[in-house]
Amino acid sequence: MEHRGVFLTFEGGEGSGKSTQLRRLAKTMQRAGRSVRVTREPGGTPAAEALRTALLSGEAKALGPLAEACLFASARADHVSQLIKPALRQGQDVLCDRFIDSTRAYQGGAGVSAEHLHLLEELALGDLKPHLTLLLDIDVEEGMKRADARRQTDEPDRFEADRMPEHEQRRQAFLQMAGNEPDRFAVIDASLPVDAVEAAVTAIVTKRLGIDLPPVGKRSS
Ligand SMILES: Nc1ncnc2c1ncn2[C@@H]1O[C@H](COP(=O)(O)OP(=O)(O)O)[C@@H](O)[C@H]1O
Ligand SMILES: Cc1cn([C@H]2C[C@H](O)[C@@H](COP(=O)(O)OP(=O)(O)O)O2)c(=O)[nH]c1=O
Repeated sequence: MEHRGVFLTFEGGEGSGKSTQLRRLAKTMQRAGRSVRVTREPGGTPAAEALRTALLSGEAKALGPLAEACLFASARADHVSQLIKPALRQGQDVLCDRFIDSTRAYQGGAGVSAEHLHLLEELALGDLKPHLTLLLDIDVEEGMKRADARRQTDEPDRFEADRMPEHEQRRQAFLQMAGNEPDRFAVIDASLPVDAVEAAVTAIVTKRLGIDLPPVGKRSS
């Protein structure tokens, strides 16, 4: 299948700044005259958003890690076939907040085998692969502080509520994935101020994908 747009994914722990940076990059790319589609996982299509509600509310916790991974993959299969692939085929760039690496880090960390994760990826993605994955890396306590400050409700979601060692294990898993696939990943120091992270993201996208982006001025998130 020919993909004409570029497919970019943002990964990292809770509160690392993925959504903030994704929004900013989308604006910058649009200013450069590109057609950009912003989306997220789990979610992106009506059916996948319905699965998201169940997955994050905690109802899915009783399922166990493999069944849960199947639900993430099910949401992803719909998202990929209904939104991501058609948009790329039409020449739109797709920026996605979390993707396969979150399943590897979270459900892999909960015990789903690499073999099963690979199988689920093959089923949901076919020949699709992100052109670039931006890993926003931050100390887990710092990320959780940001996530706590951002949250509108008192209750953390299903995964935010996990304990620090689990968050730390996910951080290490993300870093290991980046080390294993250096051509796809770029690791960004997400502890820096928002504008500095944005400048790093812009520079990497320009260099890795050969996309000419205008200089980033100061603006609010
Ligand atoms: N570099 C940064 N420095 C300080 N605060 C940040 C930074 N990036 C994002 N934030 C803030 O931290 C919170 C979480 O950011 P968000 O982009 O929603 O993270 P994520 O999508 O990774 O969970 C938000 O309130 C956001 O405004
Ligand atoms: C895409 C994906 C997300 N998740 C988790 C990670 C997040 O805790 C949650 C999505 O919540 P979200 O609010 O999008 O993440 P963040 O708090 O970083 O902005 O789902 C998985 O466990 N597996 C997956 O495959």
